[in-house]
Amino acid sequence: MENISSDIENITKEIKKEKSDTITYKVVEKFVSINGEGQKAGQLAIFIRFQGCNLNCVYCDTKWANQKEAKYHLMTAQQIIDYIKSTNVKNVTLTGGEPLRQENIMYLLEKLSLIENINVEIETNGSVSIAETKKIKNSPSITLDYKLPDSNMEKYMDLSNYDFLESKDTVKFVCSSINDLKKAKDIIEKYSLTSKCKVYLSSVFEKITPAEIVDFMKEHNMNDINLQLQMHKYIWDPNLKGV
Ligand SMILES: C[S@@+](CC[C@H](N)C(=O)[O-])C[C@H]1O[C@@H](n2cnc3c(N)ncnc32)[C@H](O)[C@@H]1O
Ligand SMILES: Nc1nc2[nH]cc(C(=O)O)c2c(=O)[nH]1
Ligand code: SF4
Ligand SMILES: [Mg+2]
Repeated sequence: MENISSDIENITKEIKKEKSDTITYKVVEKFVSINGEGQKAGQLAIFIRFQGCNLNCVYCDTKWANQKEAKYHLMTAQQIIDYIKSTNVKNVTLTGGEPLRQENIMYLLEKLSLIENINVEIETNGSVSIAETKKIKNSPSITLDYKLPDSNMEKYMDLSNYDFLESKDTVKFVCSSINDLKKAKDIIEKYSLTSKCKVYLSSVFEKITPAEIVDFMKEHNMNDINLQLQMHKYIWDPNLKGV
């Protein structure tokens, strides 16, 4: 009997391994840099960028990654984990494209949640539900965009996401104009975002100056909100990939 049960156990392990080997993710680039955005800005981070997006923001700086014909590597969760471990860097940013639209992404998130001493963050566009991610013990922190009017994608925002926000999460408003800033202010107030999570205002590179954002913040007494510049675009050529 003992032999039979250990045989069954081995077969089950084998089936599970085969299943995990067949789940792959479309990775268009992976690299280590300093995080130029978010709560870990300025710290070393590993970036895993997934192919494909369900939105098409006017200002998107990674349109190349969204194309169907973008060159990608198929990686299993284990290969992604091996890469992460090989770097000795503890911050991991999953981005894209839209990471939460990657097939079987929950499987990868669950695997990553089991690794000790890493911080996983997901950059997501605000149109996809984050509810499932919150069921994971040690869930990744979420940086959730609210796509403002000038992005042309505002109508796709899933506002039910705000019921799931925690203090480790961030809502980010990428602004192109004063009109965008006004809308950001309305949404921040309507959903009491500063009491739920971190709130960032960022500028679309070369569309609005950081000084204009600061002036708007001063004029409207916007406390508990961070101005966020994409640091990597000041350090390197703003069009450079892999930094
Ligand atoms: C390329 S997106 C990928 C993740 C996800 N699709 C999203 O939109 O959050 C990563 C972050 O870069 C921001 N971003 C994209 N293009 C930008 C630009 N031209 N200027 C400033 N931020 C930009 C997005 O708003 C998002 O916060
Ligand atoms: N250095 C650097 N930091 C980043 N933070 C978020 C990024 C993204 O594209 O999601 C990004 C990026 O592309 N590069
Ligand atoms: S949602 Fe993100 S990746 Fe998709 S088009 Fe907008 S900025 Fe680009
Ligand atoms: Mg980027």
